[in-house]
Amino acid sequence: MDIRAVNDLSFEEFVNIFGNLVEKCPIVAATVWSERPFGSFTALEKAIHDFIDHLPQSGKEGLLRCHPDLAGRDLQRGTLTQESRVEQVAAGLDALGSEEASRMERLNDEYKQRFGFPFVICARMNDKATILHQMTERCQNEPALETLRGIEEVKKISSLRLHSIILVDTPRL
Ligand SMILES: NC(=O)N[C@H]1NC(=O)NC1=O
Repeated sequence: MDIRAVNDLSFEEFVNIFGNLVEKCPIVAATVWSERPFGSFTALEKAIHDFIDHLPQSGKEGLLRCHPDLAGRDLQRGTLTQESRVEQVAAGLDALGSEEASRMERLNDEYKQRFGFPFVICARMNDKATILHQMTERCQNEPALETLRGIEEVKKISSLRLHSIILVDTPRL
């Protein structure tokens, strides 16, 4: 797929293809579509990041709350989105030992209790050891800083998802 093909997409097609760049937040793609034509994929990526950065605090927290727990119930029940499942499996979160699993569950709960939104990290840029380490460290942060940390991770996740879509020769186009 090239950027010209992207610029030719209807609203429905665009949201269909890019609607989960930010987990369960198709509003991001729905908003960014209006900014066509994009000069490059970098410009599309920037439009997505700018939309996220300009959200008010409540919107940033809302985005974070749309993310599933890492190694949580959705992974166990098979109810993750396809994107999230691939990312969590890539980080080895489907193969935790029982001690690791209970540690992650405890840290997920502790984090949510402290900040009011789930711990978010770009799983494809980490593995289970670095995720557990980051969870422990970031639990110590101030809430305002932690919203920003989480949002930086959301942007990394969206960029990797965008690059995966670009690399795949989408048969719909
Ligand atoms: N909670 C959380 O970080 N979730 C995610 N991270 C990631 O890379 N994919 C996700 O669904």
